[in-house]
Amino acid sequence: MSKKFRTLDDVDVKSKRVLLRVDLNVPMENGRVTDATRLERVAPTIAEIADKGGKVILLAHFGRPKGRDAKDSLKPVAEALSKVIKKAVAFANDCIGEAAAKAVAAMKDGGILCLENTRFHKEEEKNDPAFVAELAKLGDIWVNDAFSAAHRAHATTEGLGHKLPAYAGRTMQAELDALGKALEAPTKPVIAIIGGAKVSTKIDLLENLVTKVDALVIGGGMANTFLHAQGVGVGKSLAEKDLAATALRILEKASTANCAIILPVDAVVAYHFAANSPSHAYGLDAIPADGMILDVGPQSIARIHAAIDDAATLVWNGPLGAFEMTPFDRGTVVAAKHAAERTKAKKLISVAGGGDTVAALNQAGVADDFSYVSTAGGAFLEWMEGKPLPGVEVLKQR
Ligand SMILES: Nc1ncnc2c1ncn2[C@@H]1O[C@H](COP(=O)(O)OP(=O)(O)OP(=O)(O)O)[C@@H](O)[C@H]1O
Ligand SMILES: O=C(O)[C@H](O)COP(=O)(O)O
Repeated sequence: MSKKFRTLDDVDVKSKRVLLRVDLNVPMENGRVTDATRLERVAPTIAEIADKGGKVILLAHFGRPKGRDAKDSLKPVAEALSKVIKKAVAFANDCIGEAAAKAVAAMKDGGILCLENTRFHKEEEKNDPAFVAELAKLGDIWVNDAFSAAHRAHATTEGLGHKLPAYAGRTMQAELDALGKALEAPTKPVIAIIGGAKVSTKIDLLENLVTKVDALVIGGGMANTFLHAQGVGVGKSLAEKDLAATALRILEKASTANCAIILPVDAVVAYHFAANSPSHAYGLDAIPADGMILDVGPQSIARIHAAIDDAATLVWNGPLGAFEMTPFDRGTVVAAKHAAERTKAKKLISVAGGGDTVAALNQAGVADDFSYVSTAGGAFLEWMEGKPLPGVEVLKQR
């Protein structure tokens, strides 16, 4: 990778207060981290700064809280991180103000402190200058290691880079390097699989993506939104019905760009959003009005297999169903295993990304068989589109 920004090689961190932006937005269930990949990936940056005698002050968001909300506290994540990095991680219950200032003042060289969820302050997402100034008081330099949040121009992902000397962390470097190698000039045909639940924040990205890939498989909550737009009754499924016009526009654009769209032709439907709740596969003309689509059906899986077989490069973000609950993990697991087999047979270059997507690949036991697994979901898609990522751009300016 040509060197476009300063890294940890360019700064002596000894005794410095390092505001380290990481992505601790990990999948959790009942207060337990269910996939530690994002924690494992930031471990080398934390260890390097601590070992060099810097004071590591972790900044991160968790979930999408509207104000302070105990269920989105980073405390259990900080505890999980401590286990992963095998070092003590202190915790302050606010990211600004007295609690944060006191905790930072108490730090010794090489110490690690995690500040509470930055999104407990609405000013974080607004990139509010006064909030940025408050945060900046806590540090001497800012290191951005959150590639997976770099598509957000928030106070801790972008704003701080204008206020303090800014550096890229090791995960940021590694992600950009690996994605560049795998996807800057991808071997065609290229197929994208997009699923998951973040429909409103990702659907716009598909408009550009269809001009860059040869085929697009749509699954998960995203597919329900498209099916609804096409007039399919999706019952009580997760779908953003007000985005129907956007979905139709994307289908039209795909057709003009010669991008094949592979939407589900059948679906696994249940009546409760719970593991092992009774379910049945239905054709699209028969989805029960009181049911929820929780996975793609068997015929859809066969089509997805065929589409993967036709591709030389695969990019994947978002599970095809509610994979956290059996048996609704089936579509995602079976497709992931198929892509892994093709990759092992050297017939496919496979790149996947996203907090839950990585968790799903780990659950399928195939994460190590993919060509590259990024921690980033939305950021990865925007990078794919060629969009400048604010959290990366700001690093280049200084
Ligand atoms: N049909 C469905 N109904 C309800 N939830 C679904 C369905 N399909 C997928 N999901 C949910 O989508 C979630 C993951 O979506 P998301 O868009 O957050 O992906 P991601 O890989 O975590 O990407 P990012 O890193 O951008 O968040 C999972 O929790 C999964 O249960
Ligand atoms: O999980 C992610 O993709 C990142 O942490 C960004 O989260 P966000 O979509 O809530 O901004």
